[in-house]
Amino acid sequence: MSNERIGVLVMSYGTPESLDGVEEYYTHIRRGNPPTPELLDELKGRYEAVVGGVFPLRENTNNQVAALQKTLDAAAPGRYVCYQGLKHARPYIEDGVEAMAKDGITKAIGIVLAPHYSMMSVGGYIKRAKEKAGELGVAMSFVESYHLHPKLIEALVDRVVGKLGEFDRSQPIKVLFSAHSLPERIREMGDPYEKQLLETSEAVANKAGVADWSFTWQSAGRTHEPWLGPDILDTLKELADQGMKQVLSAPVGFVSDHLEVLYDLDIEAKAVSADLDIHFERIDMLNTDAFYMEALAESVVDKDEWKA
Ligand SMILES: CC1=C(CCC(=O)O)c2cc3nc(cc4[nH]c(cc5[nH]c(cc1n2)c(C)c5CCC(=O)O)c(CCC(=O)O)c4C)C(CCC(=O)O)=C3C
Ligand SMILES: [Fe+2]
Repeated sequence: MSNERIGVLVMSYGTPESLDGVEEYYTHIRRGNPPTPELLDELKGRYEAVVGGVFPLRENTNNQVAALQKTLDAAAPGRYVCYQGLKHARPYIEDGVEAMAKDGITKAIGIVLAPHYSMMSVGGYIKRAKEKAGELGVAMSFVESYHLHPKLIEALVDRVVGKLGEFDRSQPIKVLFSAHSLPERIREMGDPYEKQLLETSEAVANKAGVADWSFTWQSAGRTHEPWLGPDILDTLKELADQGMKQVLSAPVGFVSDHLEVLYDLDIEAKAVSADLDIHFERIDMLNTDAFYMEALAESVVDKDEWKA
């Protein structure tokens, strides 16, 4: 058993520091193409609508990284050191790898704060970390997904069961699992994203004893190519047509309170539901849930090929 320290690069989407940073952030998401003034105003408007220009994802990611560090310390005192690396904001993924190298770390494990693998999401995070680690001589291995980790499922089941208690149980309730849509072309690429999302949804529904559920997409990008559907807003209309009056939203593709949840679900989907006479609630996000932190920590330790 060596007392070598292993770096843990914890990667997440990233959010701007403030409203002034939205343009730079959006330009980064668009691979260096600045958004039109209309697109920029629209995105700023969504951030403002949520919490008057506060960006909860930043604090949530900070808290998740700190909680993961604590959980890893309890499991293997002194072995793992967490670093943050964000996809579209500072500290960027490359900054995180550089910080590890500066601290003399030569072996590291990468994990993303998103449970499901897609070449267009997690695959992109990993590619960037690998490239920088190669340049700097850091050996890295990666957790690609943890969408069926029993503790992740348990954490989600708790949230579904807890929220169902706020509905009229004598009437039908539809549980709507959802995740960030991606361009339809991921299907031709044989991407595991959809399958993994359905597996998580099914596992949670089964354990929670939910028979009436379906999966739908949300938050499709503002581009011209087709994105995976149906979108949650269309699904809600369809459910209303069928006479459904109660919907529990379970956005299992996300792990934190952020724009896609606080705006797209809590403001937009909730307003559409109200128009359709549907009672709409959402499960609490995982944030620093202890089971979620253990799922992350165990996934990291499993990937530690250097342990004695
Ligand atoms: C798969 C996936 C996840 C889940 C997995 C993961 O977490 O990685 C995710 C999460 C998130 N997406 C977020 C924000 C945004 N995503 C955008 C645009 C896009 N997302 C995409 C994919 C994903 N996104 C894609 C393919 C695009 C099109 C541009 C491109 O090809 O890359 C845009 C641009 C405007 C718009 O299109 O809405 C914004 C503002 C925030 C942070 C919110 C906050 O700040 O609180 C979070 C957590
Ligand atoms: Fe996104």
